[in-house]
Amino acid sequence: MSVIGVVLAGGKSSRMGQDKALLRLPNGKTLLEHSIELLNGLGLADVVISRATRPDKIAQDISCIADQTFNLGPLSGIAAVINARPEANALLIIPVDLPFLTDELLAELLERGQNLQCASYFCKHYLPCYLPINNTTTSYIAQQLENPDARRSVFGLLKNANALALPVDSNFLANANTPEEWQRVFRHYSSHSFKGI
Ligand SMILES: Nc1nc2c(ncn2[C@@H]2O[C@H](COP(=O)(O)OP(=O)(O)OP(=O)(O)O)[C@@H](O)[C@H]2O)c(=O)[nH]1
Repeated sequence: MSVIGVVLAGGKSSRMGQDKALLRLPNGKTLLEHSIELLNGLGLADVVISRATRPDKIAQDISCIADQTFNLGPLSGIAAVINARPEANALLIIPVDLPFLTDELLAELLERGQNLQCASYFCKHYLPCYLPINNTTTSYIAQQLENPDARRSVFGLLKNANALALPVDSNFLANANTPEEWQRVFRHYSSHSFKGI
């Protein structure tokens, strides 16, 4: 079975005022590097970045897959990855802005999805998630991207795929959308108050 890890990093970061993917944690790694490392540790068939441009200084040798439709949110990035990787059976998708996400949580998600069961930690953005690639998911995404009135939410995608909702301590999925939230995350990260660091 071919499962591909995806870091969603194609958003506008308008609330942050600068590219979230390139924010640097106290350990010196950018959020993007941190996310890639987590996925690389899982032994997946491949790991890709969902984003228009590859950051100059990224250390890892990794493919960047650009959205084919613009300003339509994460579903657009997911659609582009599915198109670019026709051999994939499923995607393990994480957003770039989860500094406290752990490899244990991702490994559990992967395990729960192994029978091609859609699964997610139902918390805030409904990501990370394990998304099987089948008619149910691809037709839902296509229909959402084509319909100008559609909400195009990750929640809608997961609900349509009858996703398993896995329990989680929401501290591990704390994210940062604004400079103030980033300061808070940075302070927590520095004080080593979470297992994920
Ligand atoms: N590929 C891709 N990823 C996206 C897109 N929009 C959001 N994302 C990613 O989805 C995750 C959640 O995005 P948000 O934080 O809600 O949106 P954002 O655009 O990054 O930030 P805001 O502009 O402040 O809303 C982040 O990892 C984003 O990088 C998109 O249009 N394409």
